[in-house]
Amino acid sequence: MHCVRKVTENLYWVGANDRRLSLFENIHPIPRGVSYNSYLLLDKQTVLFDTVDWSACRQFLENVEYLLDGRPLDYLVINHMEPDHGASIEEILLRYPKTKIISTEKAFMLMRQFGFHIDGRMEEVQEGDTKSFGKHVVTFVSAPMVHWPEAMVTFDTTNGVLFSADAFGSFGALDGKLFNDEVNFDRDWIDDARRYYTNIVGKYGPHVQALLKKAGGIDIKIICPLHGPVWRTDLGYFLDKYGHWSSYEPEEQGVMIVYATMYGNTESAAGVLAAKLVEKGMTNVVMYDVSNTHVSYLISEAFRLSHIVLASVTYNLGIYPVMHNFLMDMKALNLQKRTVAIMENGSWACKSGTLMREFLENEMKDMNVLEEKLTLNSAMNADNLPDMDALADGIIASMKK
Ligand SMILES: Cc1cc2nc3c(=O)[nH]c(=O)nc-3n(C[C@H](O)[C@H](O)[C@H](O)COP(=O)(O)O)c2cc1C
Repeated sequence: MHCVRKVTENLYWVGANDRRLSLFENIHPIPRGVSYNSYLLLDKQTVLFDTVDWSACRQFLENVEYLLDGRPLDYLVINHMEPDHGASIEEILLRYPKTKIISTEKAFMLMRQFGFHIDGRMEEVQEGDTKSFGKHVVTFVSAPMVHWPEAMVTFDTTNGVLFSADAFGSFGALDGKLFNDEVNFDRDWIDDARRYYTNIVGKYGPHVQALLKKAGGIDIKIICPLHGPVWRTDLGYFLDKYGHWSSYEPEEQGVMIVYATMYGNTESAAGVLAAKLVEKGMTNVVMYDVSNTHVSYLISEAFRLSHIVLASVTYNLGIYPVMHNFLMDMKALNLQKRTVAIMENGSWACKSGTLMREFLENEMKDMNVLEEKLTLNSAMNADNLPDMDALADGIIASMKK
């Protein structure tokens, strides 16, 4: 059965949800599912903006067929051909033999690489090209590396709709509620939106900044992303979040304590630090066990907060492997501009603190590692209290600067 929503005059959401997939990109958990958004414009000509993942294709085809109501599909605009959006392109071409695909040269190259049969169906566009579909005139704007090199966004100058590809997307299936003003975004969606952005696009902050600069020059009224809610109110709220994330500026003053422990002693010390920080007035403190928190959540929190405490046992003269993985992920996603405090633990040759400091200072950009450090020999005891106090004071002092 078709399931569509009207976005605005002549424009409809024809996407679908997937609540069965457990790992997005086979790596990031999505307990709330995900939506694959596609949009159909019924103008003098009919235009479909992007397609959906193969898992959602059947629902998507029913939606398109219902709204076309016997009309041919004239154009398929592909803003982003990554398979979670482009997998159904060929099915559309087979069902609608007159449809022409509008996209970038790189997107066509990638479609051929993925084995799509698109010859004779391509209409290539470049930055700044415009096209009229009747009443609606659109402009194509390149958006390289947001989040693949072929990406573009399309702006409908007639109604102010921006088809933003992967930008402004979020994990989470749509429970019938399409628009940001139909959900409590700040309560129910922001964490998944941040986790989506930081893990999927986080590495490409400068490219997102370039796109935001271009977006600043146009009068956007509605943002139609390829995942998650459509934005038609309070656009400034989400643009502000994107400004922070893409410039690697923290959203909030606060401390995330990430600890690596085998027998619980490092965890216990991390708890003491958390209590001391709260007693000193910093209540925005969160603690995570690196071994049982998926790294995508840790990355999201690291982008949100200004301060990170890394507390790790020594493991075979190295950093605990799961903690090392978190460090590698932060580096891979270009996280920077954070203040970091270190706690280390070892029973005979404690190395993890020195190694974590070296990683932060030599492998990552603009990380301020505090001089104060706590070294534990197996378990915390009363002798460690002065260093623990100094560490907590150092964190608080660095916030006042
Ligand atoms: C496989 C393994 C390797 C370890 N390697 C080291 C090491 O190289 N140097 C060291 O000082 N302690 C080493 N340890 C000891 C742990 O670091 C120590 O027991 C830990 O600091 C206790 O803290 P926890 O209770 O938070 O796990 C190792 C322990 C294990 C199980």
